[in-house]
Amino acid sequence: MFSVAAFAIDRPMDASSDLPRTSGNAPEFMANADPASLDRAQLTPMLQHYLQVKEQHPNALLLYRVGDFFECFFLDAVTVARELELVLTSKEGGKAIGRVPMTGVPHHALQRYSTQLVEKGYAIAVCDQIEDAAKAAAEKRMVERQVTKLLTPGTLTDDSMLSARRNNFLAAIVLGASGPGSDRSSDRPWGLAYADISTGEFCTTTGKELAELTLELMRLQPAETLVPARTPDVAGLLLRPGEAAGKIPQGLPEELGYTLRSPGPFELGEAKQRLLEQYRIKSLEGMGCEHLPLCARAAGGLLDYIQDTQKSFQVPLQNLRTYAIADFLILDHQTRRNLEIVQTTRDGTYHGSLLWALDRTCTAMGGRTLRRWLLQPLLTERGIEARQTTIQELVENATLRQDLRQLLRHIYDIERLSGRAGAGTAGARDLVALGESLARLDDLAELAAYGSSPYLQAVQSVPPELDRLGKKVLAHLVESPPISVTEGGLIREGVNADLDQRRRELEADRQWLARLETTERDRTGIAKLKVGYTKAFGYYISVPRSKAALAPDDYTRKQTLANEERYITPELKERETRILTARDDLNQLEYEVFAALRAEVGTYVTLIRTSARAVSALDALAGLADVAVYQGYCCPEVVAGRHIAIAEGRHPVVEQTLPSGFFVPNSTEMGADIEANVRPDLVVLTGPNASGKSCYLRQVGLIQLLAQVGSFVPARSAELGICDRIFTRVGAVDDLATGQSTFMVEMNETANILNHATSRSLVLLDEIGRGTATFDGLSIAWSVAEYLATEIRARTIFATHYHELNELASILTNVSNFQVVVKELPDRIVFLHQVRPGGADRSYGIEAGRLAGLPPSVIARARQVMAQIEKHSKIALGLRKGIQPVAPTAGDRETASSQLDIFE
Ligand SMILES: Nc1ncnc2c1ncn2[C@@H]1O[C@H](COP(=O)(O)OP(=O)(O)OP(=O)(O)O)[C@@H](O)[C@H]1O
Repeated sequence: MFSVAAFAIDRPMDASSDLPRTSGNAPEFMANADPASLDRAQLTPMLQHYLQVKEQHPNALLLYRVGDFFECFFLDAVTVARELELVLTSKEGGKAIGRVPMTGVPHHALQRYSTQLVEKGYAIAVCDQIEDAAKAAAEKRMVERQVTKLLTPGTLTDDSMLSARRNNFLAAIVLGASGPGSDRSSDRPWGLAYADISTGEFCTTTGKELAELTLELMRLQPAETLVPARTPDVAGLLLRPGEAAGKIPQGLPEELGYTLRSPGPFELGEAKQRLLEQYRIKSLEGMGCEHLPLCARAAGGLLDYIQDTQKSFQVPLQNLRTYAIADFLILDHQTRRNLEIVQTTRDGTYHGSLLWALDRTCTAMGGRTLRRWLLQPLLTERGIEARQTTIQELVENATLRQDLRQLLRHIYDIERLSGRAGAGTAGARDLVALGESLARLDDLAELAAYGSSPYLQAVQSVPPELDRLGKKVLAHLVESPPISVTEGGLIREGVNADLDQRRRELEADRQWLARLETTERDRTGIAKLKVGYTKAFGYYISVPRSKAALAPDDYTRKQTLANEERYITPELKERETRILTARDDLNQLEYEVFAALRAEVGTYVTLIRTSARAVSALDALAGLADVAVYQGYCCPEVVAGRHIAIAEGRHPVVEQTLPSGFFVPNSTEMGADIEANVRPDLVVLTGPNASGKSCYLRQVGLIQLLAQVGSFVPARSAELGICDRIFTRVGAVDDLATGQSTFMVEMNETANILNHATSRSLVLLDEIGRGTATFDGLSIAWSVAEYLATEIRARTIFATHYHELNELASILTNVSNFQVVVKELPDRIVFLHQVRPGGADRSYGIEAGRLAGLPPSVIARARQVMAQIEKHSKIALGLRKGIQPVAPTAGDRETASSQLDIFE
């Protein structure tokens, strides 16, 4: 019905300056696109009402029900047509106005189209007809309409609009004033609250630097972030991803979508009051934020928005949880991206990410949990061990693991289902799924009793209330109820005596009707007598015209057709009225019984979600155990020290993309105990292009990360000290969006690392200083490596093509050289992907150029130039002040002598 949009104009919704010009080829109705320029009194009554509703939701696209369509007018029509690629057409706006822009979607496709719009960052107000249009037409008035749904990216609860395996977060931010002595604009206290209203998760945290806030926001990737507006005129404005520049406080990530809110609800008094009322408590002490005003303000402001958008629906939120960013291993945005934790760097897909390689969960809840764990690894040995011992038990007990996983497959998303029950939006199918899942919890508990590890223990007992509730739901609702909850067919026999009685009466009337044809044929002797039904007349008795004389006296003629006469009888009409009203009453009663059951389920939402959390954690661990078994992972020993000892480690993703046995394992030994200096803190890793440097570097990062998630790791054995942060810097690309060059991106990222890394951090650097002149680059690379090895003593792997960096090992005892070795054959090099001690003495860059097909004369000349450079370069490098020279080892001396030196 709809085809490609007629217009492509920019963001016409809220700014008249964005209006398309009506000259040229634009149709005339575009002149009426902006309602502000029209005389409202001249518009048709329906369009006047449309604008009245629109005024209440100026920042949402208004979808307005007209018959079988949801229609949009004026500027919203232009936006919707463009975004959904629909035809932009027009509708009569009133005699003095002419036609106005219009577009629309069929009412049954509302869900699909509104999902698309919300995914693009828009808010949608759905204005539906709330009475029978025929009734309004009969009374010659406009049908009554009302906004029944307000959809914004962060407040979705409909299953079809949500991704099952990831949370949909709504965040709220409050910034405090910069400290008096602070001269850095980034030093600014902040409070962050976030909630997933579909699962009820509700958390808050606070910090002192905007960089930390960005870090947390990028971890959460909120679908919508609320910020108090600076001026009232912008309150309510919805800024889609990329539109925030200049409109939100400086320092916040502009790639997210924001909604500016009026500041009132974020004021401490109002915000705190709202929280206290929500949880019916007297102080926020128990939630951990009584003395964190920025947290309380953000959380209160967020709550206000939820109440505002959810209208009559009560969103059941879990207790607000206050946490500190430093409670978890910190991964900045670059690191999450470079380690490809939940999506690949190249094309942003799930396939090829760490999550892809590890996610063998059986439930959507388990999938969300694993995702959260990978993005927020632990810092405490206790937490890590609890997960490890559960995995260990499930690895050792294959039968238990398989049985558990088999059972978990039958457990639906009770975290979200119970939320919908609590909000009063769950359908009968939702409740049946919930009931079936609750009924399985007992079986799960029974199975888990075969184990003794912490996460198995957590599901070993099911609260008796939940068991009863599950059974009750299944006993009340039929096995496969219809989608609609108002058209009957939901409740089983024997649940409600009144319902059963009415059903029996209805059935008796139906049977009477079914027998009527036979009884009347017998009574009248008319063999061709029939009983029929039309919408206009209801039930009737049909007699062929030739037999009309035989019609008994109690027959009243209602209609004469060519070949038949149609009659009614008083009894038929009475039964008919009874059947029709009984059916409506029955449906209503069924709905009431259903709604009462749903409300009852809703009161158990907290308890259900507590069980859901235990189930999802177990699911995540059973999946990790499965990976451990099938991929041959080992249980790492996680210790308090600084060392990283990995024997025959593998890259968890790359190994799954290669045929079995093709991945070459490599070991790693790093992290001197500061006094003992046994293992290097910094490894300079050299090797030709494509030899496997990046892969090795990431492999170490991923193994460390997995160990802190509590997972087993792809290695023969591993002993790993707990890290506070993992940093990565990997060959940057130009950041065109912010206009930064490759080199500036690289320097910013490096500065961030040097300013935040500690001796407990793991730093993975893949090429530093490549985006500038060789001398500059090499100098910076040297200086950065030296600083990391001496000042910070972070465990660092520094992959580089600057072989000159191998010199460092001859000066500093906590630096070692490693190389990824290749085998040289006369006509090619063979990649062995083996990491061995010592530095590579040549880069094979010219060789790579030759293989790529550079003309022989270019290759020959390059060799000549190289020889000259080598001849004329000599070293004259002093040590950084305060660093003691250290005698090089024999191996280092040997490597150093073959190095190219360009320092004069
Ligand atoms: N240990 C390994 N076993 C098997 N294959 C490997 C191994 N390490 C790397 N590879 C393969 O080699 C390819 C190149 O590896 P990688 O990108 O790490 O090279 P590199 O040395 O970092 O190259 P460059 O210097 O050009 O960035 C990888 O895509 C992977 O398929």
